[in-house]
Amino acid sequence: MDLDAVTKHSTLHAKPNGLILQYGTAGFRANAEHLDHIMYRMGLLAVLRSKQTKSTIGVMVTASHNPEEDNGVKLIDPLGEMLAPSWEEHATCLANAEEQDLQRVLVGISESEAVDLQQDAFVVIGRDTRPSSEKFSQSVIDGVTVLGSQFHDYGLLTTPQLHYMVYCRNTSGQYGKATTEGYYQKLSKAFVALTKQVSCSGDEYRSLKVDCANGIGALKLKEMQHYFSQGLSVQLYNDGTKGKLNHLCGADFVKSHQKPPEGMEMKPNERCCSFDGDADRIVYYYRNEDGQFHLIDGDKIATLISSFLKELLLEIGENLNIGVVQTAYANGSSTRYLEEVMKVPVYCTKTGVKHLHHKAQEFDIGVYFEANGHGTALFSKAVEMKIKQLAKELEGDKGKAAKMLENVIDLFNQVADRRVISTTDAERQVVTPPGLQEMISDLVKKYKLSRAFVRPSGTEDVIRVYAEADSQENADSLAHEVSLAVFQLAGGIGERPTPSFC
Ligand SMILES: CC(=O)N[C@H]1[C@@H](OP(=O)(O)O)O[C@H](CO)[C@@H](O)[C@@H]1O
Ligand SMILES: [Mg+2]
Repeated sequence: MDLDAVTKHSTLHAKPNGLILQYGTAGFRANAEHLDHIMYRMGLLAVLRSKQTKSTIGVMVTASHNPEEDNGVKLIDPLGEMLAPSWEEHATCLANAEEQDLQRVLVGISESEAVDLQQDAFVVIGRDTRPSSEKFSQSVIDGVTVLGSQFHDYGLLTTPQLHYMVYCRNTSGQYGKATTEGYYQKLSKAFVALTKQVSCSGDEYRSLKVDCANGIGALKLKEMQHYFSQGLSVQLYNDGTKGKLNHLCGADFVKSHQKPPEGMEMKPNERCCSFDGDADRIVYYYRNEDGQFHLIDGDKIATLISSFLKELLLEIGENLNIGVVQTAYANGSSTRYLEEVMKVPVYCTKTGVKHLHHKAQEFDIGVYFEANGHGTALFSKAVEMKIKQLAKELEGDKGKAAKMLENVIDLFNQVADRRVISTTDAERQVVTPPGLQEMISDLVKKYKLSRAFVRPSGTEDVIRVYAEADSQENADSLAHEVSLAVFQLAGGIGERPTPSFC
């Protein structure tokens, strides 16, 4: 490690004095003005992680659903998963080291993780469409090259695409070809085959309106659409030619406002969906004949996928264990439906894909979704092999079901990707400040079928308040009361929360 070179280049990416940032729910996120040093340092860290794992590591420059002025960065581990928790801590230490401590912290990480500094390293980089992203990916590259590592800059990419590239490279292409073309081919082939297998009457021409949040999803879907045009025709909205990223559109907007994005006209029963800024979330929606808006969020997607998988497994007569993983944000009715009607075990983890993914890996088939539309289905290697075998051997309806499952496996991209308030029980109970949980529990008792919890966001400087109750009005009112309790006990600043705030 040429530590003098590290320090010399670091002066070009100087850390604002005293700035403390944390590797949160999905990497670092902040206003882009404060992030250049983080990018450089994450380039350095990616090299150490690559040397330690003797694998390719990914670095994605994005702030997902956050406003256009923000940016962020997350590291992708060898099998396409989120960065291991112990390395998240290293990331935070490295990000917060003052210039004079940088060398010491880098050496400390290498020593504590027994990194072989002679080992070759390889880092792949992707970025979203934010104005600051291109310059930031150059800062990442600066960190990568100063430690003598090789790299490949994929340029503009969605987050799931970069996860895929990392996984492909570390399995010598067994998972697929590590190019955007390889990604489009693999997923589209499985999708088109599956649509043929499940075709039902009146469905011969499927179409979908896609709100791309004015982000990277638009560019990549434009490239991809002709690969699957036999199975689906898509119309793109909010494709970035006019509007601002994530502004009045995108999955987060649609989910939290329960209404369509700006710029998309919806006729009754038209199928619509929204991505977020880095296209790793999707929510579906439609209007019924009476014009009522219906959202198919992550909770419903998880229910549909697990029912579909259960049906197929029943058909082929395989008794595999399926589990569904949710977070505290899952609507209580969806949990009840899965457990009581579908008889599928449901587990609750902390917010953030990394937690859900980890839990889902414990099952033969693990389906996980955050209510906001992040998620996938994971098949254990043994199950994947078995299904591939059955698809060859079985005939008739059983054979058809096994072939469908085989395509489902290929279709899911199975790679993973405020502090006064602390929580426990998968974030459903507040521990500090004292007294807050009691207040929330008392408020919840006032409403029927109600739940409420609060937690510090890991991507924005806010406390998130969640509430559900038997009617919209009651849920709003409970949310307001809980936010007042938070404001009072957690030292809220600025204006007191008003009902419209919820
Ligand atoms: C309630 C909510 O939607 N939280 C989101 C949000 O995290 P916060 O820690 O709540 O800011 O961004 C994460 C990354 O996109 C996503 O995984 C998570 O589900
Ligand atoms: Mg995202």
